[in-house]
Order: sequence, then C-alpha cells, then structure tokens
Amino acid sequence: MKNIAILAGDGIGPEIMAQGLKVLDKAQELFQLDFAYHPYVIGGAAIDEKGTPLPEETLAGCRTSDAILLAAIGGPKWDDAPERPEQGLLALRKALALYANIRPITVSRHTAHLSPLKEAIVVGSDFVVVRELTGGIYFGEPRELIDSQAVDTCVYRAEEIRRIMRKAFSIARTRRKKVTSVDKSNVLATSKLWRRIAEEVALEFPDVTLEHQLVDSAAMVLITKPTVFDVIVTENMFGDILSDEASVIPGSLGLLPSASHSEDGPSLYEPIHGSAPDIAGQDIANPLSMIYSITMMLRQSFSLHEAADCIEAACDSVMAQGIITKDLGGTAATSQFTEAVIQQMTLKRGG
Ligand SMILES: NC(=O)c1ccc[n+]([C@@H]2O[C@H](COP(=O)([O-])OP(=O)(O)OC[C@H]3O[C@@H](n4cnc5c(N)ncnc54)[C@H](O)[C@@H]3O)[C@@H](O)[C@H]2O)c1
Ligand SMILES: CC(C)[C@H](C(=O)O)[C@@H](O)C(=O)O
Ligand SMILES: [Mg+2]
Repeated sequence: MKNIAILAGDGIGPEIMAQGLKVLDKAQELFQLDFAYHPYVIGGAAIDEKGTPLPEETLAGCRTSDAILLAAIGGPKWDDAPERPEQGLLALRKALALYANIRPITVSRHTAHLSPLKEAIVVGSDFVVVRELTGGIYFGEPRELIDSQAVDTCVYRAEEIRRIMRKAFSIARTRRKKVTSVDKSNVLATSKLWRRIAEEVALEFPDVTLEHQLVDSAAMVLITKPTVFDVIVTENMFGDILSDEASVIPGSLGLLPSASHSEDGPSLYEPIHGSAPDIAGQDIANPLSMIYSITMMLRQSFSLHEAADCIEAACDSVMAQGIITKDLGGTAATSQFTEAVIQQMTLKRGG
C-alpha cells in the first residue's frame, strides 16, 4: 500500500481535491491500485484550526508519505493574519527540500482553439518550466519590513544552481534536447552566477543545446513564439511569474499542474494556481489542474503510466465532446466535468 498525504487547503482547494480524488478512486478500481489517503490541514484552514499554517502533524505526515497532493492555499480572509497561509506552503517546500518544480505546458491540435492567443501561434507548444523552488529572493536573508523601508535579499549558492541545472538538462535529454536558461544577467549578480553555472553544466550534457534568454524578452517570446521552447530553467521568482504567464498559451491557469522533487524524499504534486477566492464555492473551477497533478504523481512517483494514460485520454475525450468549464468558455460545472471524465475512464478500460 502507498500512502498519499492529502492537503486540500483553502478556497477552491477542497473542491478540486475532492474531484481529483474521485478520479483517482476510479483509477484505483480500474487498475487495482492500493493508495491510502491521509488528509492534513495546511494554509488558512490550518491557521483557523491549529493557529499555524504548517502544523507539526501535517509536516510529519508529509515526511512519512510516499507522495503529497496539495490543491491550493491562501485567500483574503488571512490577509492580516500574523502568519499567512503562503508561509505554510513555502515552509513545506523548504522542509522537504523540494528544490525542483516541474511545470509542463502543452497545446495539442485538439485544444489550440481554447487559447485566447491565435491558434497558429500556440498549436504544438510543448515545453516544461523547471523552476528552482527553495532558494532566491523567496528565502534570502536579511528580510525586513519597517515603516520607512523594506528589504528582501536574493541569494543563490553555486550548488543550488548546479543541481537545478542538472535536473533541467536531464529532462531535456528525454525530450527535444534544448535548454533555455532564463536570467537577468545584465543586471543581477545572482543571474551572472546562474549563467556561469549553466555553461559549466552544459559541458556535462554535450548532446543538449543551451541558450540564454533575459527574463524580460523571455516573457515576450513566451506568448509570441511559444513553440521555440523545450525546457526553460529559471530561478524561483522568474519561474513563478513566467509559468502563470504561460497559462495563457493553453488558455487557463486551471489547466496547469506541477511536480516538486527533492533528491530523495516524497514529491509534492500541486496545481500552479492559487485558491481562486473569486470563484470558490460555486462548483465552477476547472479540476484539470488537480487531475493532471494526480497523473504526474502516478507517472513520476509510481511509474503507473497505464493508469495515467487512461485518465488523460478520458480528459481529452471529454473536452473533445465540448464539455468544458467556464474558464475555457464552457458551461460544465466542476462536478459534471469530473463525472464525464470518470465515465470515459470506464469506457476506455472496457468497463
Ligand atoms: N500553490 C498555491 O496554493 C498558490 C498559488 C498561487 C496563489 N496562491 C494564493 O491564492 C490566493 C489567490 O491568489 P490569486 O487570485 O492571485 O491567484 P489564483 O491563481 O488563485 O487565481 C488567478 C485567477 O485564475 C483563476 N483560476 C485559478 N485556478 C482556477 C481553476 N482551477 N479554474 C478556473 N479558474 C481558475 C481565478 O479564478 C482567478 O481569476 C492568494 O492568497 C495567493 O497567495 C496559492
Ligand atoms: C502561493 C505562493 C507562495 C506560490 C509561489 O509563489 O511559489 C504560488 O504562487 C506558486 O506558484 O506555487
Ligand atoms: Mg505562482
């Protein structure tokens, strides 16, 4: 039996987690899987229940799990709380050393019409943002906020850059063998080091091409020529911003999953979006970001490719039938969409 820590969180988090687990339940039945779910509070829900965004039981449960599923945390309710929900997520990533955040973006022939960008620009987009997740300005010290000034510090050690670079090059080796390293080396010292280490690591991967791109122009190329990218590797904050921007290519933040890996412990799988307070409680959120996070888990933590293929093919079929949620211009409720996916899974498995 494999143990999955379930962190539903806040806002639309519990809604999309519930739908994702229905899909996983169906996969368990169809493929005789043996996953046990262990729910824990995190974020705002944990502040309300335990007074802290990452309670000890939650961290301990995650540490001893085989994989972690997280939906989303945060919301305006906790804007003035002494500890914010976001700190719980950052503390979890840091405590488990989840330094490599993988955010895939794809647009097929069948889904290109869902993009607000021109079909001809987005069709065939297929790239991965490899975001450094435990360093940079998110974690650097000193950090200070007083009335007259505020300080954040961006720090990167060479070894932190080297390990995320190696991860990006290894992924590129399994794909189209191109890495685009995104930095701001015309201004930032951390980016100058980033670029130097990228060049050093490239020597270990002679079959992979390395290109450098400044983050400002990368933000432009991302939505004018997204098909040029294969693997984008970048630091923590640039990766956060560029991956939300990249959601415009397939058409919605509600489509994008992610995986976060450490060197040896359990991996964490979560949508890239937040708790979407503007649509919470209405049964209109797109559950695909959560469902695809689950298929990433099945593949990357458990090598269950057949079950993941079945779920993804079912999602494709449902969307091809025109059943889509509001964010993509459709009318399907979150729960209706999921029911349609579950039906398709049964059909595909010959049930
Ligand atoms: N990993 C996380 O849990 C995470 C990530 C990002 C933001 N946050 C937090 O979430 C809260 C809200 O942040 P925000 O509003 O800036 O960003 P957000 O990602 O929650 O929402 C941005 C926009 O995308 C839409 N959206 C997001 N997910 C969707 C889905 N599955 N289906 C349909 N539409 C979807 C929202 O309705 C909203 O209009 C903040 O507290 C923020 O810190 C958490
Ligand atoms: C909620 C926030 C701390 C988080 C981040 O900035 O990493 C989110 O935006 C994300 O992309 O996962
Ligand atoms: Mg983000």
